[in-house]
Amino acid sequence: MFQHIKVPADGQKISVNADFSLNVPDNPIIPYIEGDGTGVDISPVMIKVVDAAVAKAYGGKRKISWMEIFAGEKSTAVYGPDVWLPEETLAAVKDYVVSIKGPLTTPVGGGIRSLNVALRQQLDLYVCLRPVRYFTGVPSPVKAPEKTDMVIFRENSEDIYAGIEWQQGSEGAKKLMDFLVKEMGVTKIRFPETSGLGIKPVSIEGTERLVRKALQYAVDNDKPSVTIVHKGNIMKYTEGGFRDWAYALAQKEFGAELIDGGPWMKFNNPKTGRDIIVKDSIADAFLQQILLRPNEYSVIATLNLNGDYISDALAAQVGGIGIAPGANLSDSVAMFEATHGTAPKYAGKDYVNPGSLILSAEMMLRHMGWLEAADLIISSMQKSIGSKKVTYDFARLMEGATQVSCSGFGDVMIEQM
Ligand SMILES: NC(=O)C1=CN([C@@H]2O[C@H](COP(=O)(O)OP(=O)(O)OC[C@H]3O[C@@H](n4cnc5c(N)ncnc54)[C@H](OP(=O)(O)O)[C@@H]3O)[C@@H](O)[C@H]2O)C=CC1
Ligand SMILES: O=C(O)CCC(=O)C(=O)O
Ligand SMILES: [Mg+2]
Repeated sequence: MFQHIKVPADGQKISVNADFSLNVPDNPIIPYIEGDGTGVDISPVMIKVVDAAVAKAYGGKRKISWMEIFAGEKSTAVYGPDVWLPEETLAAVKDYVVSIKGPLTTPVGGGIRSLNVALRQQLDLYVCLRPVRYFTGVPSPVKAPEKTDMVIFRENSEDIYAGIEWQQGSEGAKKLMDFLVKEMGVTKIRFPETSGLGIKPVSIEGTERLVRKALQYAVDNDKPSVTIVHKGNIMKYTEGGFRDWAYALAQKEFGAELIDGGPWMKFNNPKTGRDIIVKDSIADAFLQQILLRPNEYSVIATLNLNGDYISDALAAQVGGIGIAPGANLSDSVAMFEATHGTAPKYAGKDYVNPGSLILSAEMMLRHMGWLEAADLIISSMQKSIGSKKVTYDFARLMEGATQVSCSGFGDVMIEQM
């Protein structure tokens, strides 16, 4: 029984089998978090577009029952001033298996810790899956944006992003500094009296479960390579460990063998007979390579913070963060969300591109096995961009475009179905 969540009377729960496959009823209940900032603009548009695609694809035989759940600013209004992430929200995301969320604000410096990260950590949604693809006609800063076709597997539960840190001057920072200097003999902290401190945990288990998903994705989707992106030359035992454990897993579980003495490896895709190359790239070099030679990269496996930077950089290459979708996944639970944030200056103005959240919903439909509705969203997105009726982000760079609002773009997509 929930305190504030109203369960729709006409829907059923999605359930998970022992092999992690889903049982999806024709009328599933899907929890959604509206989101802060522009969440109020994009979430209703996403719901309208998804409902239209499902209605068109299945002629009324299938229908989503949306169930609002709360996090962020709206949660504090519903549950009380300090309740940013209610227990029942976490329970609903877990219990209803598949959900979708708008962006949530995280203040810089002080204030609450990221609710987005808290959702991922508390539900152990260890994969952040962010596909990056080009839609013909989208304005891009690069000459050949169609060459960028990558899928990012970002580790979602570890790394410096976990937020284990102590503020400069705090009791905790002093205690940890004392331990490091006096007991561990650390001499390399340049200004020990005035440093804040953070911890970067990276484990074998965390690496292996992420890399296993990336390699399996390459097998299932006939991809030519998986690139491990890291900064292991500098952070040897965290990022370097990630690289070594990733290669070891490819060898151990996928039968990968060294190419010319290594470290690159290859293995034969049992489904297609084609080779899959497993390679690695140091993160700074990788960021210039994806601009200069994007067609050499396909599936990317990387740590949390690298994945955060790479997601936005690659999104820009195919036209920006207005059409950058994503998913947070555990073996059983899936929560879909856009790559972008709350873009506060545009909040409530019916202005921004709802494309990222709509494409996140497209990933959700595909995850549910509702392929016809998902395909309809992709084809409609392509036709809508082709019609040049687009939101400000594309209109400002596109010749001959008609600028439409956030909801206006949703209506264009529905017309194009
Ligand atoms: N998963 C999540 O919920 C995330 C939450 N955040 C949070 O969001 C807040 C704001 O972060 P910020 O760094 O400004 O990053 P944002 O991603 O919110 O915005 C940065 C810029 O990206 C562009 N943009 C964002 N959303 C859209 C959209 N829907 N359509 C078109 N363009 C868009 C805008 O560019 P322009 O100015 O050129 O128009 C905007 O100014 C922070 O509190 C941050 O922590 C950030 C990322 C993810
Ligand atoms: O949690 C946040 O506020 C930022 C998250 C983020 O940038 C991301 O997940 O890509
Ligand atoms: Mg980010």
